[in-house]
Amino acid sequence: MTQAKIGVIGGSGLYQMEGMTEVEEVRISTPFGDPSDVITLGKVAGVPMAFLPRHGRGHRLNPTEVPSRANIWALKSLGVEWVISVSAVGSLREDIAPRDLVIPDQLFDRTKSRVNSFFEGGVVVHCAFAEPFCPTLSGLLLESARELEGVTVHEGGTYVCMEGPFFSTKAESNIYRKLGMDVVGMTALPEAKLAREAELCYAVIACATDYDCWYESEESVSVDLVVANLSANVSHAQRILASVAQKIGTDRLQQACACEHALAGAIMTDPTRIPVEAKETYQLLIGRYIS
Ligand SMILES: CSC[C@H]1O[C@H](OP(=O)(O)O)[C@H](O)[C@@H]1O
Ligand SMILES: Nc1ncnc2[nH]cnc12
Repeated sequence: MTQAKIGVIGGSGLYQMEGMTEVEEVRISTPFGDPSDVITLGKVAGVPMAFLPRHGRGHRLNPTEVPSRANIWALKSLGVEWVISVSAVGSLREDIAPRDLVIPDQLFDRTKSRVNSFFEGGVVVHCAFAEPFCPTLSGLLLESARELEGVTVHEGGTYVCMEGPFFSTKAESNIYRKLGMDVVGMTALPEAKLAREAELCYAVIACATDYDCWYESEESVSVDLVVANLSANVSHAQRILASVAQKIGTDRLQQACACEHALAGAIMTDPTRIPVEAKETYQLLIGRYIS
């Protein structure tokens, strides 16, 4: 099957990659069920890329329903090494205005109903997650975003991931602000954790669409407001993707990040005690550590 080293998970408003050529759609099944939709393989700026709309085409899956394990597994099985998430977020800071871009460097987990590891059934893995996003990929996103004229880009920031699908109460929004969070969204987790377990480089282009509901003099978040601000952001995100595709090196071993070796030393279970079925299931992720 065709392989791509770069995978893009499109969030709200991004359901297809404009300008992708040599397009081929692939339907993939995984040990964790089906991904959100078919994966589109093709080339962006001449570079092979795999594209998956997180909520499915037509936005059919709410944040809790997004099959993140299947999505990350499917991308890994296609040979993807770099995953770029494009995500709509609410701003928790006055200086992050709607339509600004943020490349977050931290995550805070406020989800409640999500499975956040691939590993179960006799395999126990504890990955480091102090730095939840790949610094190399985040750096490339930042560099490419800064090349866009007329776009304000913020370097770093904490993305608080809430469960949804409801938006926050004012009390929650204000508490997030007091705790020093910068943007709020519903989807970076467990995606970032699963990408780490799959030893993929993962980073987010967060597109601010609203001031959530804390800013008394501004309109509170609503689907209409998000959609109105997203269309401008989505075209910026697509230009960043084309630019980053050309910058990504062919050899991950030359990168400074440790994403490619995230499972080294993280598998607690004695390999001789891992059930045969689990060894088979997890071959794609841990085959090289347990054989
Ligand atoms: C349509 S607003 C709420 C929705 O948008 C964001 O999704 P994504 O991260 O996939 O762009 C947010 O996390 C919510 O799922
Ligand atoms: N205010 C908000 N809260 C959660 N997710 C969002 N996505 C876009 N805006 C959001």
